[in-house]
Amino acid sequence: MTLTLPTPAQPLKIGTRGSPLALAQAYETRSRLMAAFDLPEAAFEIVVIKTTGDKVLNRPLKEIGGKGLFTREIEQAMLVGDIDIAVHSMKDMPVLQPEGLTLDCYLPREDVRDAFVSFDHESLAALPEGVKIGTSSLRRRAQLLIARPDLEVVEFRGNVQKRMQKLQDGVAVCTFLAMAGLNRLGMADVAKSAIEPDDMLPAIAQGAIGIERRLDDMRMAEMLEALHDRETGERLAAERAFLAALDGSCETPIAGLAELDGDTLRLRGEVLRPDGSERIFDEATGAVEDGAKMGRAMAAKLLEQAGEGFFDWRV
Ligand SMILES: NCc1[nH]cc(CCC(=O)O)c1CC(=O)O
Repeated sequence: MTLTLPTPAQPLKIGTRGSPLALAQAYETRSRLMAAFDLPEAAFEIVVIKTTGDKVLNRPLKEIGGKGLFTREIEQAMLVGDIDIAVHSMKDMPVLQPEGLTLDCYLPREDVRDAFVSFDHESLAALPEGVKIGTSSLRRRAQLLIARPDLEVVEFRGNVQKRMQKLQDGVAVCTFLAMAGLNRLGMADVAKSAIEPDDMLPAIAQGAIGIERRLDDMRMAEMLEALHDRETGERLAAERAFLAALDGSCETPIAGLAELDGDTLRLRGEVLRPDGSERIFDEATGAVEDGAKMGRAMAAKLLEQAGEGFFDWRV
């Protein structure tokens, strides 16, 4: 079969949210496709789609709830053929795709660490007692409170500029962002330091971009195959199997990270209570091809250790 490549007259339509980070990720995808198939920029069209998560700005995300808050409208557009592919932060992706869609293409993963962002302090370890920290992430909140029960957490949403303004206004003394996002926005300099996974285990799939397509779109399957990063795929297979087996959603503080050393995969995972009163952690190593199995096994072990009641706060 010969591949019919997109042209300026029949461009490949890339669906994305309109945030600066989402656009940066869509541009990166476009650049990689241009390079892989020797195509001009005009052979692509970036289609910006507003999602529920973008529209509801005045409430904490965990209250709006529901899976696919940042993806539903984009997936709908793909199913009806308005776009050909969708570019996503894998961190925000539910583990299951809607019928008719598939996600099997990952770009090379960025820095997985969280960034410590502050005007006044150099690092998490250097934070004085009892200060206010800003985050809307249940995971970061729980992890911080486990290590530092003295800290006070205030709700922090919005883009990087808005968060920096809040820090300037003294709403909190520091906040946390994914290094990956800052790097992709060319804003790594707002990070005072990067937090090692030992101190703050990242969210599942943090730093990874995935490209979704229609399952029966063989042209896109072939084009995306050229972009897929195998190592990222192997790491996410383990992390997402762990998440799936925990039935995780954005209401559940779950963290996990798979790393590769040759053909050996090291998986770390944890579940926490949002108030930071309990943390259950596990670590395993195994063959890379067993990643998904390791993820499921670790989830089962953590669920057993957690016991009844641990997840009761789930809404
Ligand atoms: N939940 C929002 C979100 N989704 C992906 C990223 C960052 C980029 C990434 O992890 O790939 C962010 C912002 C943040 O956590 O700072």
